[in-house]
Amino acid sequence: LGEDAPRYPDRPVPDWYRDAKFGVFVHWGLYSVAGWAPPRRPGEDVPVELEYSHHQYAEWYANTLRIPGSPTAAYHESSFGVGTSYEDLADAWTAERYDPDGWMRLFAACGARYVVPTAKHHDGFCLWDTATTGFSSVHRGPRRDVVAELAGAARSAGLRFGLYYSGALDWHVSHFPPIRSLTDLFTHRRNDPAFARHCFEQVRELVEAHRPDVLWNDIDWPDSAKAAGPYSLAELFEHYYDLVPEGVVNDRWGVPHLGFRTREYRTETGTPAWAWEATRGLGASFGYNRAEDDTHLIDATELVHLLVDTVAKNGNLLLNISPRGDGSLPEAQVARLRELGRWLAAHPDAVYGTRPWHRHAEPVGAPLRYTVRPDGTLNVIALDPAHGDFRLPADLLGRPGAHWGEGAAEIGPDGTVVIPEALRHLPAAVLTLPPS
Ligand SMILES: C[C@@H]1N[C@H](CN)[C@@H](O)[C@H](O)[C@@H]1O
Repeated sequence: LGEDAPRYPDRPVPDWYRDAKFGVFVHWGLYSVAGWAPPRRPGEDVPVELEYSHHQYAEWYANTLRIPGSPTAAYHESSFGVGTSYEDLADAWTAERYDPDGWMRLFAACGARYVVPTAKHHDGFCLWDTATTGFSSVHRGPRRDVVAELAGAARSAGLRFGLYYSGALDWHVSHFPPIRSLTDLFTHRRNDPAFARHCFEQVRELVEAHRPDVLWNDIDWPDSAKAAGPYSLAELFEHYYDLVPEGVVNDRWGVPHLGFRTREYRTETGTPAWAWEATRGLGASFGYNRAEDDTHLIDATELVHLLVDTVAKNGNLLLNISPRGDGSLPEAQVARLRELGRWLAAHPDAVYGTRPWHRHAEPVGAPLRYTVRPDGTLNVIALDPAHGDFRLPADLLGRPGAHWGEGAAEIGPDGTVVIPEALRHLPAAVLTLPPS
C-alpha cells in the first residue's frame, strides 16, 4: 500500500455479532416484481459459458434480461411485452401485501437475532428516502420508505438491524454492456470519483438515518474511494463507527479492513480463528424466483445441519428469504424457517453465545458437531439421531455428567451412547458434557 494509502481501523468483531449466530438476509427489490430466473436444483450446474445468460440469481434479472437469447429475455417479453423495460416495472411494483412488522415478528420467532435487508442491489433501485436519485421506492412503485419501516419493525421485534448495499455494481447509473463473464463482472463497473461520491453519499444517508448494526457491502467498492481524501471509504468507515460503536462490516469492500468474512453457498473446511458468515438462499436464488418449487429448496433437516455445522466452525448463518413483489413471503420458505426456529427454540444453548471447541467434528465416524457454552459445558450435537447410537471419541470417554437436556445419558463402557427414542425424530440431538 502506498504512503498515501489511508489507515483503516483495526476493530474486533463485536460480541453481539459473535453470540447472535443466526441472521435473516432479505433480498427484496424491483427484481422481485418479475421474480424469475432459470430454476436450478441442488447439485445442478450449467456450462461456464452459460453462467450469466442462465444466471440462477433472480435478483440479476436486469442484467440477464439484456443478454440476447437468454431465457430471461424471452420470459420478460412474453410476460411484459416487447416495449417494457426493466425500469418500467418500478411503476408496477405495488407491494400491497408488504407487512414489515409481520416479517420481523416471524424472523424473531424463528430464532434470528439480526436481519439484513437489501437497501440497494445491483439494479440501483433504492429502498429508502434518498436525495441521490429518483429511482427509489419512495419516488416510484410502493411509494414507501421500505428501509425505514424495516428498521423500526426489526428493532421493535428485538432484532439487530443491518443493511446490504451493492457498492460495486449500480446498473441504473452505469452504461456498460451486460455482464456475461466473471471478467465482465470486474470490468463492467464504475470506479470513477463521481460514482464513488454517489455511493459514499448513499451509504452516509443510510448510516445517519438508521445506524445499521451491520454494513454488508457486496462485491467491491469504487476504486477511486480507496485512496485517502473526501468521500473515501476510510472516511465512511470512521463516520460509521463514530455513529455505531458496536457496528460491524463484512469483507467485501476491496480494502484491508474487514469485520467478518463471508462465504456464499460455501462453507469453511475447518474452524478458522476469525469470525465468518455463511450465506445462501433457501433455493438457488436470493431474489424471489417464481420458477422454484419445493424440489429446489434446501430441506429443514439440512438447514439445521447447516446452522450447526457453521456455528461449530466459528461462523454465523445468514439465511436469505425472498419476498414476492407484493411483499408476501413464499410459504415453502417460511415453513423451513419455522422448522429451523422450532429446533433452535428447543436447543438455544447449543448455538447462541457458544464458541467453537478445538475441533468442529470427527474426521471419521459418527456425524457429531461440537460447540462450547460460556460456562465450559460441551455440546455434543448428533446430526440425524435416527441413525441410532454412536460412540463417543476417546478423548471424551469417562467424562461424568453427560445429559440429554432433561435426563442423564446412558453411555456404555466402550463409549456407546444410546440415543433415547424420544430424540430420534429430531434433525439433531444435543448431548451435554459438564466442563472437564
Ligand atoms: C448475496 C449475493 N451476493 C452476490 C455477489 N457475490 C450478488 O451478486 C447476489 O445477487 C447476492 O446479493
